[in-house]
Amino acid sequence: MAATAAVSPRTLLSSFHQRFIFTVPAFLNLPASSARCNCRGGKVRLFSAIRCVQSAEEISTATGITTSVSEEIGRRNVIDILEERGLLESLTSDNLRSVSSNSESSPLRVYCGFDPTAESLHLGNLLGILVLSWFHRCGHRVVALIGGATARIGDPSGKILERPELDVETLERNTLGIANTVTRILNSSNSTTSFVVMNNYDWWKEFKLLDFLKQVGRYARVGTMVAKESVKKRLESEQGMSYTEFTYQLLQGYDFLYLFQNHGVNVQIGGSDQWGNITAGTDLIRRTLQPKEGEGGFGLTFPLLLKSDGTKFGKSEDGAIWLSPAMLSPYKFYQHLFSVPDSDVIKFLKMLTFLDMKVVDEMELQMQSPGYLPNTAQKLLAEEVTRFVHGEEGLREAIKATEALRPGAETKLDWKTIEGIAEDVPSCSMAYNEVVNLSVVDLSVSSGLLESKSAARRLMKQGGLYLNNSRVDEESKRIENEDIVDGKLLLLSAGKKNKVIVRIS
Ligand SMILES: Nc1ncnc2c1ncn2[C@@H]1O[C@H](COP(=O)(O)OP(=O)(O)OP(=O)(O)O)[C@@H](O)[C@H]1O
Ligand SMILES: N[C@@H](Cc1ccc(O)cc1)C(=O)O
Repeated sequence: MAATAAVSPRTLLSSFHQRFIFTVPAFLNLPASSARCNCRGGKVRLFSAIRCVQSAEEISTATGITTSVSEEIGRRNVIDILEERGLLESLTSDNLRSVSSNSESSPLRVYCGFDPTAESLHLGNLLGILVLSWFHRCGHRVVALIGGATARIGDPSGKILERPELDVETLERNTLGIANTVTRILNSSNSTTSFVVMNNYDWWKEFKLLDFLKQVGRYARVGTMVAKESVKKRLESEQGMSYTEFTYQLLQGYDFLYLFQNHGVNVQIGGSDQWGNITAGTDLIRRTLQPKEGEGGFGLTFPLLLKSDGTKFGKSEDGAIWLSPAMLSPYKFYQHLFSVPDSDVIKFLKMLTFLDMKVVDEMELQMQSPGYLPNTAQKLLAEEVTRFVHGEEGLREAIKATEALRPGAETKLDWKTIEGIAEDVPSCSMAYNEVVNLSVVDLSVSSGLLESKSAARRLMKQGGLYLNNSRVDEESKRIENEDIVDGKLLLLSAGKKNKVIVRIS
């Protein structure tokens, strides 16, 4: 991801094409063993059916709960699984249950679209990746579609105001960022994972207005378009709606038609706010191709992931929970999940992890029993989701930082770990000569950690003042050269939560 900063967006786009636009005929026709794509420089198998295997050892280490591995998942109906885990809101037709039951002989082809309106996806968007992954684990084939074209229009769904127009450079950078994120996550969930990432700009860039009006516009009913929730709400607002955003549903609708006709994609999934756009696609397929009953396109929506205050996880003012490690470190990502309230944690274990439901049910029981160690369920949630999003290495990094940054921890701090929390912790800069030989009491005040020397002395007596996570007991303690972590910084903590980083300039 860091590489994105150094190259121009033009280079990015061409590298995007090289890395992510796979040979799609392989998706359609070739057997899994011969269909290959080049991904992250390595050869990735396309569409081999995989089984959901969750290491029982991992689960029992984390929870103390002994579990059996969920071997039957590959044979189960994906719709039943999604329903049981709270990941099913609506289906365009109940026939999807029967057509999804035979993944071995007739796997479904399922897509979910993501508009590149930011450089990374966030925790709310993860639901789309998770649902795709469930289809995949049950033997179906999946496509992640990046909306390089649709992001130029702006999806009005759930938005009170018109979306700001994005410049081409930003769009291209975002497209690459999101493709990277989706690829990394779907790759890391299982080494044999195979999937396709496409960009709808590829078919929209050549589409002429007259052809669009003939092939799409002619089949769209204005009455139906105006009745969509995303349009109705906006027409009632003072600002109204531009013609551009009004046409968004037809673009997403045509994407489904295009993928259906050209790549056999027969299911589109999305959050519940996508219902209007998804049905625009199933309607268009029905009107233009008039398929037989059960052979058209299907739509499936999942509920929005909500915080305990009822607002959705998104790009909100108090900061999104980004999936890209360049925008949010695995440590902070882990901490967000660790902080989920007890009232939500079981729901999130069902929705955001692949843990066997028996494990989740057992955890729910344990939470109500007197011997339950607080936050055990949160720890399991944070570990599972961080592993899925950031891989084993990201999880290791997150656990290491969590442990190291706990006051009183034995783990030796290094500057990288401290830098990992730098964004969330106030910091100040001081010259080496100013710091060395200064008393910890004085430093607590000059760094802004505490208001007065008397407060620092009081806290020290109560055992709450820490230098680099080691408790400071002696009032006479002065900063020595050896206290400066890797010659770069110091971490001062007042209790568990208040910290300050002192950078040596
Ligand atoms: N909290 C959420 N839970 C489930 N799905 C979500 C959530 N937030 C977004 N999505 C889904 O992610 C896709 C992208 O949505 P959208 O572009 O509106 O992103 P967003 O980041 O939520 O926007 P914003 O935060 O600006 O409102 C849609 O399919 C939407 O349903
Ligand atoms: N409309 C979806 C993205 C999307 C774009 C194109 C599609 O074909 C499907 C979905 C969103 O808001 O994120």
